[in-house]
Amino acid sequence: MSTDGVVTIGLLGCGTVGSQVVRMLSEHGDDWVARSGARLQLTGIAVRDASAERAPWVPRELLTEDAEAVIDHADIVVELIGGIEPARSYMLRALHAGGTVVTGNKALVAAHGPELHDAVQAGNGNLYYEAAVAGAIPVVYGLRESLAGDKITSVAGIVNGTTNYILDEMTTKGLGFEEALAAAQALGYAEADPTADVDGHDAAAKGAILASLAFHTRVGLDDVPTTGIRHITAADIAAARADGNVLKLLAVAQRTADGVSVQVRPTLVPQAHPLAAVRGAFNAVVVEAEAAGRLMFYGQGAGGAPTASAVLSDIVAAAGHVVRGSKAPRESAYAALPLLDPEHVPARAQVTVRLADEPGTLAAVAGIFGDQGVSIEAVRQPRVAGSPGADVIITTHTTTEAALARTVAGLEAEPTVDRVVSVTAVEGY
Ligand SMILES: NC(=O)C1=CN([C@@H]2O[C@H](COP(=O)(O)OP(=O)(O)OC[C@H]3O[C@@H](n4cnc5c(N)ncnc54)[C@H](O)[C@@H]3O)[C@@H](O)[C@H]2O)C=CC1
Ligand SMILES: N[C@@H](CC=O)C(=O)O
Ligand code: NA
Repeated sequence: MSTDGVVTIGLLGCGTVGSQVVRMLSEHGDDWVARSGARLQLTGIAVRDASAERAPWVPRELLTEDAEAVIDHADIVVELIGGIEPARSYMLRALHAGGTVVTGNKALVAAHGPELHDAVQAGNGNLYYEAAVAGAIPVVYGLRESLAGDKITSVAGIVNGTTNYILDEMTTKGLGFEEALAAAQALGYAEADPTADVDGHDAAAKGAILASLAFHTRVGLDDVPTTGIRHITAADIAAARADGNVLKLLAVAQRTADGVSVQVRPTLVPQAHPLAAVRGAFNAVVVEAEAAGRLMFYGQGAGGAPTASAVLSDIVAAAGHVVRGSKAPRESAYAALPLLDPEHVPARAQVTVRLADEPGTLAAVAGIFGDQGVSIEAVRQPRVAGSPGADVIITTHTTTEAALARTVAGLEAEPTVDRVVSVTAVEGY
């Protein structure tokens, strides 16, 4: 910080979120002074192409293609490029020099968290990433600080706006997958490469970050079994509705006596559950803590302005630390809990099997569940007009991932089972 109370800010990337950060920084300047104790001055904006057209409020004289110069002249580096490289090298450069980094880059934090946190330690710098999880929703702060005095047992959420928007458009308007994805991209929700959204990797990165914060344990991207929504059809959506459910892409992190687990997958949520009411690109995260009980965080998880709100909250906090010479909270990974193996990961599912419509077939199927110790909660056999066989929908009680996998293998090997049509997770295990 300079002697005249100015904290300098260098921005890397000026796209959907970065341009909104520039706008917000240029407005409400007196509020930022009052809240952080410093005048926040944007001193450089590193972009890939300085001659490209920009929003009218972006000061052209600050644009440069020299990111390292921006990093080396800023008290606070705001990384909004996305992806792994060069964002990783830029952040490490700032952190090793003892600087402060604010980022919205969940892919990088989830895949290289230990390296970044170690660089914070080594350089005695600061790292903030509120925008990396659930956009505007203050869930990083909530877990890291507000709930630091409690023991969190689970975190379950809709943490990807694009996929929630797509599933919602498919559910309420009957749109096809591609049509709904194009609309999500036009609204600025999707990542530059929407594969990360629709295949669940974006939600997996956020799930890993949430689990790391909630359980004080390093959980990485590779620790999160992930299934996206690309394969979801109008028929799946209709079947969920017929059963009184809504299909949502959930990230679920759990802590049991044996360890922790995180998964991302399309999940059937009862229509009365609060997560079922999360529409459009909104996100919601439900946290269960021993003393606090159930908490729900809800809000806009994507889009330029909502995400810039989270970035500004980190910038104001970071500037306050620069002014006072204090530090951001450090990584808390002391618990180092083991990852659960599939024999211990709690699971509940709805399994649809196509059977020959003959006496005894259902009993054989029920026996396969029983052999694996999987208890059945409900069985339904909807009429399938014109089909020679019967679709039987079996909902289990809570079991384990491994027992469920063995049950499905048993069903596939059973001669009276034509095929296993689908296996879908059910909320509430
Ligand atoms: N868009 C959203 O709703 C949200 C985005 N985020 C995260 O925020 C970050 C930024 O996202 P968006 O603004 O949506 O992306 P974007 O693609 O709109 O903007 C990124 C910008 O960085 C620029 N860029 C790329 N390589 C660069 C380089 N080497 N040097 C300088 N600039 C470079 C690109 O030209 C582009 O203008 C990502 O990490 C994303 O995951 C987080 C939450 C929500
Ligand atoms: N692409 C993401 C945006 C922010 O993380 C999403 O759709 O949620
Ligand atoms: Na957030």
